Amino acid sequence: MMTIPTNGILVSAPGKVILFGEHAVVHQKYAVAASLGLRTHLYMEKTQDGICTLELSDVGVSRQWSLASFPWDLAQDEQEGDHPIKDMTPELKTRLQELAGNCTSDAQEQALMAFFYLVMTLASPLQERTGFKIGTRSFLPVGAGLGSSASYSVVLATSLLIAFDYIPVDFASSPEKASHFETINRYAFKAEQVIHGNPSGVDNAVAAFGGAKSFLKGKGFSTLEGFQSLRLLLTNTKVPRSTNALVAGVSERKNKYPEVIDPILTAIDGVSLRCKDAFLKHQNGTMDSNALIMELEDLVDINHCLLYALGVSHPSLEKIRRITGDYGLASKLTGAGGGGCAVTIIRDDVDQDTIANVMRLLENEGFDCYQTSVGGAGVGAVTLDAAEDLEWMNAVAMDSLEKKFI
Ligand SMILES: Nc1ncnc2c1ncn2[C@@H]1O[C@H](COP(=O)(O)OP(=O)(O)OP(=O)(O)O)[C@@H](O)[C@H]1O
Ligand SMILES: C[C@@](O)(CCO)CC(=O)[O-]
Ligand SMILES: [Mg+2]
Repeated sequence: MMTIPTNGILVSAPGKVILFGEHAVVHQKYAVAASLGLRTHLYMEKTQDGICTLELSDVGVSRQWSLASFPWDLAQDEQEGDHPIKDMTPELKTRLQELAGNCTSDAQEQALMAFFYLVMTLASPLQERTGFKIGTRSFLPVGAGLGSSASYSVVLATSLLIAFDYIPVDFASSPEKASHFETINRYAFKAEQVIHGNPSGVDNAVAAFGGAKSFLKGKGFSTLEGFQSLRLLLTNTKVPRSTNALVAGVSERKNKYPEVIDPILTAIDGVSLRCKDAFLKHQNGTMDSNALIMELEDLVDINHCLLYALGVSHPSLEKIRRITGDYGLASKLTGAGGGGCAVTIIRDDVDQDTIANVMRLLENEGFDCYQTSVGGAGVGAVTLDAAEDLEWMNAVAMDSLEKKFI
């Protein structure tokens, strides 16, 4: 039984797996993605001392600032319903980097910059007594293609929207639920912009809303009709990479060779649309389960090769394709690529022994394998008193978070 204080709240959001369409989605093409059973958890306690305490255990941050020390002189005058900060101007960026001080990794700096930016967007210099303690713990590998930045951005945006009274803790069951989810998604996207540079918004949409979605930048997402739970194997190469740099690399290639790269992006769009169509046909009975999974395997193969041509594969990802391919399984990189994770489709006829053999071979290469569910709930928040019965509650995470603060 956990001993937990009564004035704190818990927030939790999933990671995501992109089945089809990464990178192309940044350039106004369709992507298909689903939420993951692996989640980021956040604990928040409000205080009245004007101090914010931040414990980001996954990136080794344990720091405190007074809210008054934020560069409020750069805030615009507030109008009603308006926010003090709108854009991350170069001047604001420099001042926030100064506030961050010496970071020991890019991961720390990116995480802090997103945090500062959200605080300055949502807080007001007039709320000088408001303070809070925030701690996070994620079960997602950080920077590996499973949407750790989006999951972090969503829990952070949600907790700060609650701390500064924009949304209630029980936003998910309120009559204004739809607008609260939209608000969370909008601010999480701002944090993703700070971390990623030029995100499409698919990752934060899946982390906020959950489920399986098709997504088009600027148009938003729709539920993937007929999506049935797929058996997936996720393999983390542990090769570090940055989504920001990979997305910028594809844009450079597109600018240099538009007549070559544009058709590749259009082909990836076709892959995502075929996937959408296949689930729909399966739902209305014109495609059986066997044909559906075979089509998905073909699409996985085609999509990976197109991503390879965009320059975002890595020898470690090609190794995963070879090992799984030897067992007749199709894999592709997922997320930004360049290392990070691959996703393998596991057909219903693949027995547990085969999966165990494949996993052993992958682990012998030094990779981590995860078998996890997809398509579960999006962001949720509860007061600690109500937390124990929750499906997404993770006792290990909460235990480690509460110990930081008690
Ligand atoms: N649990 C976390 N705590 C603090 N910061 C985090 C956490 N998870 C992710 N981040 C921030 O997000 C950055 C990783 O983002 P990046 O987009 O490169 O990887 P990803 O989101 O895991 O992969 P992808 O975008 O391809 O799905 C980290 O460097 C860190 O700044
Ligand atoms: C590579 C990318 O398409 C997916 C990263 O998970 C970037 C984005 O959509 O923001
Ligand atoms: Mg990311």
